[in-house]
Amino acid sequence: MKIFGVTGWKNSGKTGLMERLVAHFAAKGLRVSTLKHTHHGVDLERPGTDTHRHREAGAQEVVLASSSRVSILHELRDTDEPRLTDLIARLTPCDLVLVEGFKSAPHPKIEAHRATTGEALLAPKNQTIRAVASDTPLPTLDLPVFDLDDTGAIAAFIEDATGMTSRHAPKLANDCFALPPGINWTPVDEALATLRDRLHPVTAIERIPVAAARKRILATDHIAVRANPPGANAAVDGYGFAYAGLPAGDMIHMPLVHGRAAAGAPFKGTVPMGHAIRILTGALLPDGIDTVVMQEDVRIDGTTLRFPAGVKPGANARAAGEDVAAGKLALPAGHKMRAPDVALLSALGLSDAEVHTHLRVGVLSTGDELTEPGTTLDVGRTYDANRPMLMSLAENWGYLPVDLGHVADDRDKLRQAFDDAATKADVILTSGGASAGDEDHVSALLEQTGSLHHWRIAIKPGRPLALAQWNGTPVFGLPGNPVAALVTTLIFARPAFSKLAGGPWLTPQVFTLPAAFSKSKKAGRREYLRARINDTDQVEVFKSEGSGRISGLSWATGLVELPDEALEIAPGTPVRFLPYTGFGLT
Ligand SMILES: Nc1nc2c(c(=O)[nH]1)N[C@H]1C(S)=C(S)[C@@H](COP(=O)(O)OP(=O)(O)OC[C@H]3O[C@@H](n4cnc5c(N)ncnc54)[C@H](O)[C@@H]3O)O[C@H]1N2
Ligand code: MOO
Repeated sequence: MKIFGVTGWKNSGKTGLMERLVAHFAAKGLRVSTLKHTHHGVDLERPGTDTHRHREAGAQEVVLASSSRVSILHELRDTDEPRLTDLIARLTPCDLVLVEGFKSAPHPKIEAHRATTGEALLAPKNQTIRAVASDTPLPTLDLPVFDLDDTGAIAAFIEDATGMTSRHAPKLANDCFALPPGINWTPVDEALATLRDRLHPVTAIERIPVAAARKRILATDHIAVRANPPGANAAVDGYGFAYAGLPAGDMIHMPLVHGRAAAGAPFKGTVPMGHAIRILTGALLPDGIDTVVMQEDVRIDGTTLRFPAGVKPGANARAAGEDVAAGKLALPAGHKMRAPDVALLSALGLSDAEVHTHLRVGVLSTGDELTEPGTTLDVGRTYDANRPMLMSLAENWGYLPVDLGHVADDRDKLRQAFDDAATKADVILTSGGASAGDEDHVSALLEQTGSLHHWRIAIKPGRPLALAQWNGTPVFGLPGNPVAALVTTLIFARPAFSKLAGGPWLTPQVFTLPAAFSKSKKAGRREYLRARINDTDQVEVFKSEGSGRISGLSWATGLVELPDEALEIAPGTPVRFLPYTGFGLT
């Protein structure tokens, strides 16, 4: 979801501009949502209405529902006002969220301005304001200025600033998963190589605050604006001096100059050769200082510093730029941001990051037997476990899960669901109906459209995995069995998603450990077993290989990967253990 704000003083034309922008984007077929900040006295509810009475009686949330509208009123009572990010998280996924107000939040904004308000512009003091829409020319401003009524130009600016239109990668070709004719039993490595070579990023690029960039993939190389550390400074609390001015002898005696250097409060003068100064961790080294002795190693007698000889030149001093020099590569394009990377870019003076927009992962379940968890006791119905699992996986990896719901085994309904999915998602995950039975409509329908490359993959579980495109959007038709659905998602979809989202191709992390089990494995397909490490650092496997035994997925902390070739495994045989954490599962 792209986020852009409209801010400004009262009567500056904010709401009119919001209204025109919503109408403009909605007319282009975009799904637009809005959020407005107001002061606490404003209330949608009138005393005496039924819902007002519910609320006054103490309800936490009151829902007013009709066939045309649902309103949810959430009473904060004594809890804090939610942050903008929390409010945005509550919205149904859409293309653009326009925010009115919330001046101090970090999202980019345009300031509405009318000369008649008589107020000074907010823009010069607010770095998040990227442009001004004014009814008067503003020649001195160092920002783009639009006519307040020129909605088309303002909308184009917003599209550009949020990456909605700019730098969109081309869609994938419809035959991008096609295998050479005659080949229909594909080794895992070959299937992976095909995905790796034929997929490319399908996301746009947007600028967001570094602080909000965790799990996002950098779209460009990020360069240090400033060095870390920016100036030479002390690594410890102690006393600084010039090494060259140290007197001879086993015990050093040095006069202390008056004053001190602290972080944020530098010592302005020069410390004469042969003198020392009190200095604290992080303080810039004053002129004349290159070495620091720790306070635990010294004695102070009046104004004389004493410590034993042997301190090394430059001890406990950090050179400017010793960590990262200004202008050097901080993090490369394609890197997925983690909390430590947020610290690095912040320390190097970057407040915004240029990232790929969220990959939208559509998740659709298929099958007449499926129903929502807990809705029936009928043993003929199966609770949908794959959709919540796959949605959480997408969210876990930093993508935007798009819930495409559940569709029955009905060719027309499935066709409609795919049409809908291709407009809402950048990649579609379906589960069920992937093999070749009478009710396996996913593979059949994809085959009819001509874009199915039905890979009978040499893998257990997961052989019926189907790969296709629907109107250019890649589709992973996962097998319905939940174990097979998870394994194929981890092995095939995870690296593919990373490439589609602008990141690198990913390979799982592998530890070779002794087996705690025996197995006689046939040649011809790769096998994945649910596994975990036992108390003696050996790998044990789940008691059953049944592809519907979901409990084994939770029992496990990873997978054992057995090679394509035949293998006799006895206790102690080295096996490849792929931890869930190496697949990024948390
Ligand atoms: N004659 C053949 N039969 C089967 C083959 C085959 O090659 N020839 N392959 C088997 C393998 S391997 C698998 S895996 C399954 C996969 O089949 P489908 O993708 O067509 O899946 P369904 O038949 O729709 O469902 C299989 C199983 O999984 C349950 N399921 C489906 N969706 C969900 C969900 N969202 N949550 C929980 N459980 C789900 C479904 O009820 C079935 O029990 O085919 C074998 N058969
Ligand atoms: O391989 Mo299926 O995927 O056994 O369950």
